[in-house]
Amino acid sequence: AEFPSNLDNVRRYTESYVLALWHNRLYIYTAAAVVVGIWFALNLVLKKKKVVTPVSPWRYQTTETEEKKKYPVKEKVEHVSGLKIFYGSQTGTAKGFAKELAEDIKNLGLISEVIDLKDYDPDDRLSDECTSKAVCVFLLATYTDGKPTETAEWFCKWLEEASTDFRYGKTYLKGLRYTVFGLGDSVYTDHYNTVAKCVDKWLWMLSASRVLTRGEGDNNVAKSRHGSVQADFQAWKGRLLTRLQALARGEKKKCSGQCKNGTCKSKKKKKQQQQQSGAGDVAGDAGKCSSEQKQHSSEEELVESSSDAESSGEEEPGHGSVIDMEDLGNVMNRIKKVKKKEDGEDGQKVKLSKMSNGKTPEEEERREMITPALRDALTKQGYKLIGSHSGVKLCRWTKSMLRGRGGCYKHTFYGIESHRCMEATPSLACANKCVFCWR
Ligand SMILES: Cc1cc2nc3c(=O)[nH]c(=O)nc-3n(C[C@H](O)[C@H](O)[C@H](O)COP(=O)(O)O)c2cc1C
Repeated sequence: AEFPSNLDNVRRYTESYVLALWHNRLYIYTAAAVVVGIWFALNLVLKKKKVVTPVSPWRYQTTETEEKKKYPVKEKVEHVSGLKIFYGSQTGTAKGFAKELAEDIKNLGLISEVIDLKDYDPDDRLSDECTSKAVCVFLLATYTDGKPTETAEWFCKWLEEASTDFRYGKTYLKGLRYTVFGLGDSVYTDHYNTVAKCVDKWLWMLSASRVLTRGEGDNNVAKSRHGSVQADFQAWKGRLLTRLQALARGEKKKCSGQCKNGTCKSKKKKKQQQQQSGAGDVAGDAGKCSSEQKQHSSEEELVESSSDAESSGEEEPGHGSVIDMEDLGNVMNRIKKVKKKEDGEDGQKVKLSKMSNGKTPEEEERREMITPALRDALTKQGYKLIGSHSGVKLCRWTKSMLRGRGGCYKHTFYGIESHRCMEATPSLACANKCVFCWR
């Protein structure tokens, strides 16, 4: 008999092993199912107990976010990051106040920046303050004839222009939070603290939000509310610091509910604010800034809130004597229709005078395109009126370029030089109300 070879032995063992596995397959399946079941069960238990098992980076992250969802931790929202203290000073008082305020702000744990207005270009930077969490404080002295200090001259000029220039829009500074303190002397009765009042007004006109009513320091010891300009500043500063702390906590001013859009105008509040500001007759003086400001009532002046409600409102149609240029066509069509109708009915030409305050048709033909109100508004904005149909004005970019402050995008992108571009109202009847006129 032949002995089985080694190879046969191996084959035989393997076959019996596989056969054994096959016969016991049921047990193997059951064991596998039990292992998987235990693994799932363990996983479930661990999840329930919120045990974070960093099996993989992904798994770890998921568990963490789930935790956050279940137990939300309030994220700290920053309401006020600090203060930007702008000053316009000649003999140093406002500058001293600015430094003092910065020191107090530091003690509150907030940061501050003291900025001399001569080093600040509002054209480039002021709109950035709308999105920053900083509150802007303006400490401004008034000088002869209600003029600003030399250092604040450009800032004031720019702000005044911007507040009346339609190209900036009424909401140009929406989001900017500010307050103003004026340094003046009530001996100068006609121009007492004019600069502070004007800056306050111009900022307000551009939709910036007052966080605190304007303070006014009076060098006239006999009349000063607190005895001196320093004491006036101290009192106002105290209110500012309290207000800032409230703002930093995210507190908003309570609304009496007697207003639209949360802009309180209740008489009681107004009185309170008037006392707070120590401003005296603020509204009356504000009229000295520009003629347009005379249109604003004292109510607006004293409101310690955003001017959104007032500024966002479009002028009501039919308000005053101004006809919107876009509607001019409709008006003419209506006149023509009436004319036709009356011609047909009576068989004779009916004078248009019925519709045009007793003017003859010839006079009506020559009717001026610019109403007196529009003429006033355009002149105030610096337009030179040509005849009764057009207005021209030197572009502010041209001025900016001459001052070496950079030119406009038409030059940058298209190479159009300022002398070739006359931003104008070629025809005041133009129906296209482009912000930038290309014609
Ligand atoms: C020549 C001169 C003219 C002034 N004219 C006015 C004025 O028209 N209206 C006003 O309210 N204060 C006027 N003042 C007062 C200053 O505004 C006040 O002294 C202020 O505190 C100066 O601030 P400053 O030291 O930061 O420059 C005038 C002061 C001087 C010296």
